[in-house]
Amino acid sequence: MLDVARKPGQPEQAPKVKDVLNFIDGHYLPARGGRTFDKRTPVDGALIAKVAEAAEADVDAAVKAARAALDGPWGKITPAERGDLLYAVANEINKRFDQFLEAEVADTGKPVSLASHLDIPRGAANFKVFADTVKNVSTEFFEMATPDGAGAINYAVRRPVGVVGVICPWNLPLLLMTWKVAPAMACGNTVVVKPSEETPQTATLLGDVMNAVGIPKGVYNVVHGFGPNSAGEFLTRHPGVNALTFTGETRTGAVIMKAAADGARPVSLEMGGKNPAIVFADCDFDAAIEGTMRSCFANAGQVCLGTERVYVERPIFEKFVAALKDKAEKLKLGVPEDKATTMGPLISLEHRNKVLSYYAKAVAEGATVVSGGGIPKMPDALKDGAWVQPTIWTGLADSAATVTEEIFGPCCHIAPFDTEDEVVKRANALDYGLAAAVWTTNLARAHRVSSRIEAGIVWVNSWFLRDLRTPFGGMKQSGIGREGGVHSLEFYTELKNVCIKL
Ligand SMILES: NC(=O)c1ccc[n+]([C@@H]2O[C@H](COP(=O)([O-])OP(=O)(O)OC[C@H]3O[C@@H](n4cnc5c(N)ncnc54)[C@H](O)[C@@H]3O)[C@@H](O)[C@H]2O)c1
Ligand SMILES: N/C(=C\C=C\C=O)C(=O)O
Repeated sequence: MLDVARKPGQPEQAPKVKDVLNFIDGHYLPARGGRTFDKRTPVDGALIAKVAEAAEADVDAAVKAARAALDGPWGKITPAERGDLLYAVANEINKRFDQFLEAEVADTGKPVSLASHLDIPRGAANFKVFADTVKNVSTEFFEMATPDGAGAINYAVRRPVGVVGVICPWNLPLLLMTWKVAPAMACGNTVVVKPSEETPQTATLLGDVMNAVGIPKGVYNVVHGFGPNSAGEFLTRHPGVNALTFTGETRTGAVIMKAAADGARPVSLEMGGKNPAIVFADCDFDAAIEGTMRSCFANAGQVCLGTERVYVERPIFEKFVAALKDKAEKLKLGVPEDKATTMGPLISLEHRNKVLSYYAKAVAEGATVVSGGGIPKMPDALKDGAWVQPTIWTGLADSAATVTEEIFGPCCHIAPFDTEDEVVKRANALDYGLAAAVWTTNLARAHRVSSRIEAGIVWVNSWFLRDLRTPFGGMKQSGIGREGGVHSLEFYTELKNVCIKL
């Protein structure tokens, strides 16, 4: 297990500063020109890594290695053989569980209890679900009549799109990177991954796993850096990239879509959200509170599917606000290794400044601060960490920036509503449409409201319950495309029809 020598709140010996390298054609390499950037832990601001910032020539080498791998053994094996290799990747991640756990926690500061139950297990599970998908999926076949009476047959085959650029965010680093890499590889593609500059370690570790299980060199590549005028932009503009899959902010997605337009490359975009939770008076109250606590505050609110707008039917509004306040004030902010910790820091001081700017904006817009709203008192050893208080507001108009703009922190605004039509209209009022949670014990209402909500994913009496075979993605400004199960094949393969004259 992890070294838990550090007692909660006690200063840790200065961590060993790691060199995090690019992974190109099966080798760990420094950046050409030797550029690096610092990675600091958000727990206390200590420097934990010097990361190789890929030069444009490094990205070019990675794309060329990925292209070459397509023409090698990787391009000749069957889907079933690829599936077996991806299962081996999943098993090797599980064998190295603590190493991935330590790296993910170091980069993000998230509680060990969270990363060990979500991030790392899903990193392995993503490879298994898509290995199973490609092993079991069928295509289509049509017999047709022809004028000469001999007839013809048609069958469809799936072929890889080629080299896929994968650009990932920092909130669930291994989970969200493998959510794209696994289907891309399962479909026979090769990948060049650009992890977030905030969370470089687990994507880098995965390179060693690929080598260990025998994935051919060049199939999986990792280049580190930032967005504009760095590895992110170099990758999206590289003519050797056949498709781009992106997870991140909506405005970044739009920039990447523009870059992909050169050369008419397809994009899959998983973007921002401002997700509603709708709580009816007939709900299972304790379940609604527990579920809304998770959807608002899990991962310090840094989950795209998370709730930042809560609508509660008026008869239980006051009771709900009081209960959520009580639970939120029981969250334990602390070091990741402490089993008692239930909320970690935000990813960085920069992101904390963004979240705190909304905490201030909420007050300026006239919000009632039910709980939180600032920086918590932390032990001296942690004072340089990116800590914020879990925060609850009421009293704002639906038009307030706090209620319409994505904050991506541990905060939510709670508003009362009176009718189903009213709350559906309010929930659908934004340009986002990623996820929603509906809490009711009325079966007809559950189906009726879920059908009317404009979101790619609606949970009823649950949140973040994930069957990986289901379609996943956002509507409106929250995404383009659906991934998950067979839906991923639509993006990661070219479907070809072969017509044979008999
Ligand atoms: N819909 C989903 O499934 C989903 C999942 C997780 C996070 N998100 C969203 O991601 C955001 C938080 O993540 P973030 O802050 O890392 O997002 P971000 O858009 O700032 O960065 C995401 C990635 O894009 C890269 N990037 C930035 N500018 C680029 C450019 N011009 N060209 C190429 N690459 C570029 C970044 O380096 C990073 O790797 C939130 O908006 C959240 O809602 C969405
Ligand atoms: N894409 C997924 C989760 C996204 C979480 C956003 O922060 C998933 O569960 O597959």
